[in-house]
Amino acid sequence: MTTAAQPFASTLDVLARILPAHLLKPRAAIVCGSGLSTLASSLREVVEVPYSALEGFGKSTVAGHKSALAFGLLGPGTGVPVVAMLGRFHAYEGHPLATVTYPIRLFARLGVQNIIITNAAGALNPALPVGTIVTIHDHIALPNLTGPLNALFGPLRSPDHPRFLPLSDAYSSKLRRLAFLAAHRLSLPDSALAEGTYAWVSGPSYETPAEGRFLRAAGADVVGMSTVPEVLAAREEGMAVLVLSLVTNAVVIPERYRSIKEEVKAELAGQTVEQPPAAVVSHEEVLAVGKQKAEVMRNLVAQIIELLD
Ligand SMILES: O=P(O)(O)O[C@@H]1C[C@H](O)[C@@H](CO)O1
Ligand code: HPA
Repeated sequence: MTTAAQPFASTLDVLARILPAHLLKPRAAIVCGSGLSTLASSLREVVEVPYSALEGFGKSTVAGHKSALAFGLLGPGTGVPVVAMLGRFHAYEGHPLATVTYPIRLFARLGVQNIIITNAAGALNPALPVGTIVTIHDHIALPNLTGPLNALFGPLRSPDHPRFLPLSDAYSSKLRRLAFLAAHRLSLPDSALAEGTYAWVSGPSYETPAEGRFLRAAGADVVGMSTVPEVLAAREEGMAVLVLSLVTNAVVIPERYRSIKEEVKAELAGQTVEQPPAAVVSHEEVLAVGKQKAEVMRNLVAQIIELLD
């Protein structure tokens, strides 16, 4: 559950002592999803701050996530100061939601107004092949609808924070426009960047085929285990949010279950039955696609930040 007392003053103090003044006021923040921590490799004058030096931060325990913030400059000329979270916290790792969202709330206190949150996700929509980047325009968060996994549970944070946060405009249309303009500037093919709805599941188990079918029927295009708590915190703090999901695998939703009953009957009748092996998703596959697509994601994020006014 989210608690009101968090050590922002102490964390800000540490950062103020470590960072040069021109990096201390980032214009944008980037959250790197699974396998996407190289998104920050185009930063210049980088200062990496390990999470272990920052009170309020946890430790990323998932492969493909580093435990550090990277502050630096992005883009031509003097560059735009940005901060990147090289690894995120997931609720399924055992982190309280207050820890999952702490860095986001810290970014707001550093003056960040625009946040680009990336993630790896499974495609529920068959029109989204592996490798597609999806600009998220809405979400379905089953854990939010029923209770204590809503990142905004807890006492009102301050009189300036909304008690009842509207989410009809959670995903900034201005930033989504910039994403498509950036893709155009980079001459990406039309199919490289799509639009869709993200379903948040708590994880860490992947979906069963029936759960995949359920989420698809509910209107989701991709499914993942992160991002939504960060979006809620960012919106509560008044930031504009862009979410880019990289499709790393297809969630297999068979039209029809393979019938073991029919198979046994056929075998007993002396027929041989050949069944294709079932596709099984793995985190290694997720990381491999992240690695393959890291450069295009990095260029896209950099171009979007360049387009910010
Ligand atoms: O942190 P993200 O959402 O990018 O990571 C995804 C969701 C799970 O943490 C993991 C599953 O492979 O990848
Ligand atoms: N399901 C949930 N989370 C994911 C997936 C998936 O198929 N792929 C990457 N993150």
